[in-house]
Amino acid sequence: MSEDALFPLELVKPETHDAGPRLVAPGAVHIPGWLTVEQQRWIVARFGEWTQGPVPLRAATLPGGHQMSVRTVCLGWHWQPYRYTREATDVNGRPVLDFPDWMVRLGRKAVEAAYVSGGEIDESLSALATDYTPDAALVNFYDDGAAMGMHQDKDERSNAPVVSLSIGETCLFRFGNTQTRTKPYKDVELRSGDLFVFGGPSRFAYHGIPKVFPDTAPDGCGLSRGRINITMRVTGLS
Ligand SMILES: O=C(O)CCC(=O)C(=O)O
Ligand SMILES: [Fe+2]
Repeated sequence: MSEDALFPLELVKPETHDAGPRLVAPGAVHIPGWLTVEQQRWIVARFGEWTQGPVPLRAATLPGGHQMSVRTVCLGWHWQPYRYTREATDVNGRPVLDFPDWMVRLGRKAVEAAYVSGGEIDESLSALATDYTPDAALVNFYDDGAAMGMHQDKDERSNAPVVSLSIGETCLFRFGNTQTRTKPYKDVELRSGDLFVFGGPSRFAYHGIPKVFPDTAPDGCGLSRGRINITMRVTGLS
């Protein structure tokens, strides 16, 4: 099936029409079941291609020497702690794959869904959807007890929203505040197909993944075990 057919101008998703957007914090919107199962499966197939691309999945090593349990492959720009580069200089030095056009369109739809058509209706946030153009994606893979500690996404030189998509096993997503990596925070379950957008006043909120629940990937999502998370960002780099 073609990209245009899978991600048409108007997303028609009768099976998820009742799963409404939820405001988690100002500027932070969770839309359960946003991707159809067919879209999830198609993205999982692309994930298989990305991981066979120039740069393999890798677990980043933090400056203190600690290796992350999550493995990541990047599109557009390569993220390494704590900067973006065009070449994966901490892996094999090769340039990362281009950021796909379909993902730009999907990212824009996501921000519209969160801030314009159904989520948080707020003029300053709605404006963020107009020409949202993500240029980097971190595609994270969680398996075997992988988790991600509380952190801010702050290596971008832009305060444009972050768009997060989840496929596969359900996880616990801890969404905190912009001041500390501790309480107050809200715990949200992100399931296969869910969209989470955080921007505006929540753009620099601490967040993390304390836990992924094994054996919870739904039939048909394309992944029998593990969890894929795509976070799209605007780097502000050129
Ligand atoms: O896996 C997730 O849902 C979050 C990933 C994340 O926070 C990141 O890649 O910066
Ligand atoms: Fe993050």
